[in-house]
Amino acid sequence: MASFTPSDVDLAAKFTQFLKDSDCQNQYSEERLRLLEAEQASSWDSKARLEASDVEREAAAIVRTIREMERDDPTLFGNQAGESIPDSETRDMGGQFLTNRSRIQESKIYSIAREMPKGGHLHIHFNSELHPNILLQQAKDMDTMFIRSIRPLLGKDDLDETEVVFNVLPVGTKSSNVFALNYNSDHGDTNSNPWMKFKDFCVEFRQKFKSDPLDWVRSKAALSEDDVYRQSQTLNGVWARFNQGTRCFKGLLNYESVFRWYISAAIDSMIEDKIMYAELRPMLLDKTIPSDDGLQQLCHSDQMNIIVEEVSKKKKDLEAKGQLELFPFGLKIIYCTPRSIPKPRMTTEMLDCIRLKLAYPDLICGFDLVGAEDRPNSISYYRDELLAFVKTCESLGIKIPFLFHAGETLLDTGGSKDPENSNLFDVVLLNSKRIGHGYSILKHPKLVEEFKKKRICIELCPVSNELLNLCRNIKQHPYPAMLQQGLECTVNSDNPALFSSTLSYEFYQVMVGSTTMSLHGWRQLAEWSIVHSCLNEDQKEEALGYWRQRWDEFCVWIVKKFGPVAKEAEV
Ligand SMILES: O=c1[nH]cnc2c1ncn2[C@@H]1O[C@H](CO)[C@@H](O)[C@H]1O
Repeated sequence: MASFTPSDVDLAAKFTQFLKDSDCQNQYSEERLRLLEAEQASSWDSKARLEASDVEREAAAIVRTIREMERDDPTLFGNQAGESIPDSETRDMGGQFLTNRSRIQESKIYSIAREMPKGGHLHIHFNSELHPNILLQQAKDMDTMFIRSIRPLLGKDDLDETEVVFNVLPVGTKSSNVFALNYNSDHGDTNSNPWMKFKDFCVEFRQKFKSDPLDWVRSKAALSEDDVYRQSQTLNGVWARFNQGTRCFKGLLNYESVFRWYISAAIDSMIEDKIMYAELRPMLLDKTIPSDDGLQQLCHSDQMNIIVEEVSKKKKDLEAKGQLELFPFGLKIIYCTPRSIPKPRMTTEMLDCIRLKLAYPDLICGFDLVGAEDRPNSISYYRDELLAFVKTCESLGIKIPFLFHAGETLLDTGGSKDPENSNLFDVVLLNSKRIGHGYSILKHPKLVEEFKKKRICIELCPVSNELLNLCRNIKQHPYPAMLQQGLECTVNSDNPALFSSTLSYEFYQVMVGSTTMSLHGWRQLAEWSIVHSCLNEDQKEEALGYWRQRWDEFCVWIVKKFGPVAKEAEV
């Protein structure tokens, strides 16, 4: 209880007097400024901010102005705060990626993201760099390309429900009929032949369903808006759908001529996306790919030889055009195997990886376990094998760093019911050089400290995390907090063909997903993609040199091209 009750007039007068207390107000403002400055000084991008040239600062201001202009622009997104319910054309900037994708293509920030020199691409699954279009165009005319469905395709429902895979088989292989009532898809049944020649399939599909078979296969490969965001979707459901997509892709590209062509086309597509180097992750549990006639099988060494040959051809082409700086270091390969296999199989996988490293020391650069993390096994399940792998490598004088997928989960229990099985503990103990995703790392403040001490880099895959239902949109993704905690990160597209994404889209997403992201942040992320790569120290220096030159040109380009637009927006 107050000791006395002032009159209304006295109360108002007192309040008015304190409203003019400039000492108190100034002190508050100073303290606020101190807090702001303290946060900015310790900010993850402060180095890039401090080192920024004048033109870089100007470019950063322009990018910020344009981003905020596009947030409100009714022709792009236009979601303004207010009581009236927006019309059906209104979108949120930084809302659902697949829903916004066509708007993003119209955006200036996206056109800037496309021009951005991105450094290295450190997390991309081998089969999903390129869109299925070209793969299907090639497959449809082959006499040796076969398709298998997990059920007969009798009606529309079957088209929706089935899964299809592809394989290259010798010309004489008997072709089955996927559209027949008695079609038996059972691979294991010796009386059944589940494969139908894809050429025949296309003809019959067109007749029966009066639509384009290639469009239908495309829809089976890439994830759709409905697959990702529909109300009844579940985490396991979207993963199962995603795994169907990866299996569908596999046979379309894993045969000799396309595998060879793919390396060169993948590099072209990376150069187009302003990427100067990449570490690709093939699934090497599969030991062979067929030759085009389906009569021979190419082993890992044959496949690695193709990669080495195609990379060196590409380098020669670039050199002849005086453009070697666009992709000077070629590719490296991260050996991937699933986390679902039994221990003896894991031992075989590790021995295969070591043998490949010994044969291709400059090509093989790491070892990774892949597959949904909410399913067995956790990394610690393979403790003995992983420790033996480290010791064996040491004894041979070779280095195969771990580049594990980890923390790509909301449950964070390593596929069990027990949080103590989180893979994030093991990646620290096993000295993982980088980890893929790391989405759940902020649940472990002690591990964050360890990551910082050991400089374990996190390969962010923002679109992947949204499409595999860890978050609903980029604004919900924890990357701004991860960066602000001092975790060093890179930006990656994981499975661009399945996610209808590219690295440019990913950089667009991180720019619009947080108001604290800026051109300076982009710069830091790109630099880390070189610093944390598996290139050697000399190559890193060289790469940073090329990259800085291109970055400076990029900043000048932004100012020249978008400066006038940003000025207009300000008045
Ligand atoms: O984001 C991911 N997390 C874990 N595993 C993945 C991810 N993306 C792809 N794969 C796995 O890598 C193999 C080759 O593409 C596939 O088995 C796929 O499931």
